[in-house]
Amino acid sequence: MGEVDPAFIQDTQHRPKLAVIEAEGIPLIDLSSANASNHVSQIADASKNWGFFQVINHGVPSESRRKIEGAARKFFALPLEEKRKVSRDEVNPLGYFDSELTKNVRDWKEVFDFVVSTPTVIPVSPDPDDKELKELTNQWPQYPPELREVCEEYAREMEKLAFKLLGLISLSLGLPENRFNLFFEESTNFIRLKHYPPCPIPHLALGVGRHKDGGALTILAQDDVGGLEVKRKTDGEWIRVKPTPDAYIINVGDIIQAWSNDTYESVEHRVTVNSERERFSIPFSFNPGQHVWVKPLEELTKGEKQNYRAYNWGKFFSARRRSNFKKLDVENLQISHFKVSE
Ligand SMILES: O=C(O)CCC(=O)C(=O)O
Ligand SMILES: [Fe+2]
Repeated sequence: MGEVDPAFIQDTQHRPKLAVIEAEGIPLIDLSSANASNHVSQIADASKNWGFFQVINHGVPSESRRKIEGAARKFFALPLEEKRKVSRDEVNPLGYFDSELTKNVRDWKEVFDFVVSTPTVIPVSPDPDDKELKELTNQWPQYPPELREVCEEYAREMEKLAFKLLGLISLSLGLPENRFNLFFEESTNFIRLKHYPPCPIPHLALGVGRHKDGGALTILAQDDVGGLEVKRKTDGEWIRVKPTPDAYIINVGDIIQAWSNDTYESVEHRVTVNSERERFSIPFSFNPGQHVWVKPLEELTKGEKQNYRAYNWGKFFSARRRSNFKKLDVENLQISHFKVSE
C-alpha cells in the first residue's frame, strides 16, 4: 500500500490499545448432535450477552474451508494490476477493492466480494423514489483458476450452516424454527475474501473500523493471526476474539436486532492490524431479499412498543454500500435512524 495515506488515520478515541484483552467470555458452542438439547439455550444466552459466539462441529467440511483459504492467498498475492482487472466500481460492486472506508476512515485491507446466488437483485440507488433494480453478477479472475469453483462450493456450505443457525435463533426467541425462512427467498447473501497486509502504523489505523453488521447474521472464518475485537456489552471494553482452529465466529446483525425488537443486539466490532503478520478472513453475510421490509415481529411485541419503523432491506444495503465507497459528510445509515422515539 506504499506511503501511508492520512485517510487511514483513526481519530484518537478510536485508535487500538496496545494491550490486548483476549476473551475467555465469548461462548464456544458445540453444534454436534450429542449436545442438541443445549443448543437453543446456549444461543439465547450468547446472543443476549455478547451478540457473538463461536461454533465448532458445525458440519462445514474443513476441506472446503482449506481450499477457499488457499485460493484467497493465491489471489491476493497477485500483482496489483492483475487484481485490478476484476476491480469493483460504482456500477458493479462485486470484485476486488482496496480503498474501502468504514465511517469515513480508510481501512487497512483489500477485499474480493462475490454474491452467492446469481444473479442477485438489488436496488440501483438508495433513493426511496427510485424503483429501478439491477442484477449483480460475479467477476472471476483468471488466476487462480480454481477460485470460482472453491468459492461456489464454500458458499453452499455457508448457506446450509446459516439456515441451521437461523432455525436455532428462531427457536431461542420462542418462535417456530422456520419463522424467518421466507424472508431469505431471493436472498442477497455475499462473501468477502479479506486480506489485511502488515501495517507500519498499527497503533493509528484499523483493518476495519468499528461498525455493526447490517445483515441478519455473519459467519466468519478467521485465520490464526487474530485481530477481531468485539465491544463487550458489560463495560464497553474491546475484547480480542481468540482464534480457534476450524471454528466459525457468528454474530447477530442489525436485522435480527430489529426483528427481535432489541432482545438481541448487533454488537460493535473492529479489526486491528499488526506490523509483522498479514491476516486473512472470510465473512459470509446472510441477508434477506431486497424486497423485504424489516420490522419487529408481531409475535414478539404483543402489547409492547415496537422499537423500529419498518425499513426496506434493499435500500438499506444500497445506502451502506455507497458509504463504503465514498466519503460522506454525515454518519452512514444505521438502524438507529429507524428507531421509534419514546
Ligand atoms: O475480518 C474480520 O475478522 C471481521 C471483518 C468484519 O467485521 C466484517 O467484514 O464485517
Ligand atoms: Fe463486521
